[in-house]
Amino acid sequence: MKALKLLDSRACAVTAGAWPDRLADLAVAALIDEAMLTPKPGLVDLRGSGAHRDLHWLLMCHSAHALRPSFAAMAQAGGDIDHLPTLRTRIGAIGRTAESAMMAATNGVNTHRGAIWALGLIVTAAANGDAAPAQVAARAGALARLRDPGAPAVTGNKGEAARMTYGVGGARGQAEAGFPHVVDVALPMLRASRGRGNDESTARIDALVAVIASLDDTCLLARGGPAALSAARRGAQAVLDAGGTGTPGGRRALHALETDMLARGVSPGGAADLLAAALLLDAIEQTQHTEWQHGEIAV
Ligand SMILES: CC(C)(COP(=O)(O)OP(=O)(O)OC[C@H]1O[C@@H](n2cnc3c(N)ncnc32)[C@H](O[C@H]2O[C@H](COP(=O)(O)OP(=O)(O)OP(=O)(O)O)[C@@H](O)[C@H]2O)[C@@H]1O)[C@@H](O)C(=O)NCCC(=O)NCCS
Ligand SMILES: Nc1ncnc2[nH]cnc12
Repeated sequence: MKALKLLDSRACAVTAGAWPDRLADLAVAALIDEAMLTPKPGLVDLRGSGAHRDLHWLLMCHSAHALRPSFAAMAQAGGDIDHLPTLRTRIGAIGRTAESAMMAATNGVNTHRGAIWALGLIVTAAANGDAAPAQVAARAGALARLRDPGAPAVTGNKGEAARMTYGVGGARGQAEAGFPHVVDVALPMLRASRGRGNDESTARIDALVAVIASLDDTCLLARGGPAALSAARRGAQAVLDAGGTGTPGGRRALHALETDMLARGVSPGGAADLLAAALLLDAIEQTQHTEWQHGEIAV
């Protein structure tokens, strides 16, 4: 197993296999934090199911926990396998196992298919010790661009149909581009909002809203077509224009966005996944920084 790059020339406590497990814990925590973040427009949160009929926050948390072994296996593979095409094949197989584990845990409800994809690529990419979000996301993008020989040619998923009908990149395009909505939109907004003195929940909701404002979210497209996608983007932009959800005007605009999403029966599930991805990258960076300072990082 490789040592973390951070530790190359320094002596630290070393516990074999600990970093993949830590990455899996951080991925599960990011999914749970996203599910419980409240209020979110049209999405599952602590108040209820949003625009969904088959989802609730406890199911989302249960699903997140069921994914832990798969995230750990992907991170382990990311640390063990240097050859990227081999690694891509390996994590594709683990990703499909993760989808089966999700379906088994939720009795067939799609809680986290997009999140398995995004967070799976990120834990794999972070396993070699990179902590800077842009570097991890770039490596995840390089992996996503590789062909997965085990992938079915056609999945029949709603996202795939929306991508073909509307010519958008969706979850696949976002990953192949190195997660621009995570690195260039969500993370800067998370930090800017914290910097304005907002509490952590407000900063996270601001980051979510910033993603909704410009993402081609196939979850919105599949349920409500281009009209729903435009409405969500417009509504989210109004929140940002009002100064974000830390302001009275921003909270009013968020309420209006939520009312519109519920009336249309649509939800920005792709943006929620990317918020979780941003929380994960943020946590990876903070964990390495903190644990390095305390000499606790393991390889
Ligand atoms: C590459 C895959 C992600 C497949 O993607 P594809 O686009 O072909 O199809 P879907 O699986 O349908 O869509 C992907 C989900 O990704 C989220 N998403 C949407 N837009 C974006 C975007 N622009 N950027 C990032 N992510 C995006 C979204 O997921 C969330 O919504 C889901 C809930 O939606 P809902 O409508 O309620 O549920 P459905 O079951 O679809 O409908 P109902 O029956 O309930 O009405 C929820 O999952 C959220 O996560 C999209 O839905 C990938 O699956 C793949 O190829 N996997 C293979 C394994 C692999 O290679 N893994 C690699 C290692 S990880
Ligand atoms: N909070 C949430 N609500 C609905 N769909 C989601 N997909 C990922 N997170 C979600």
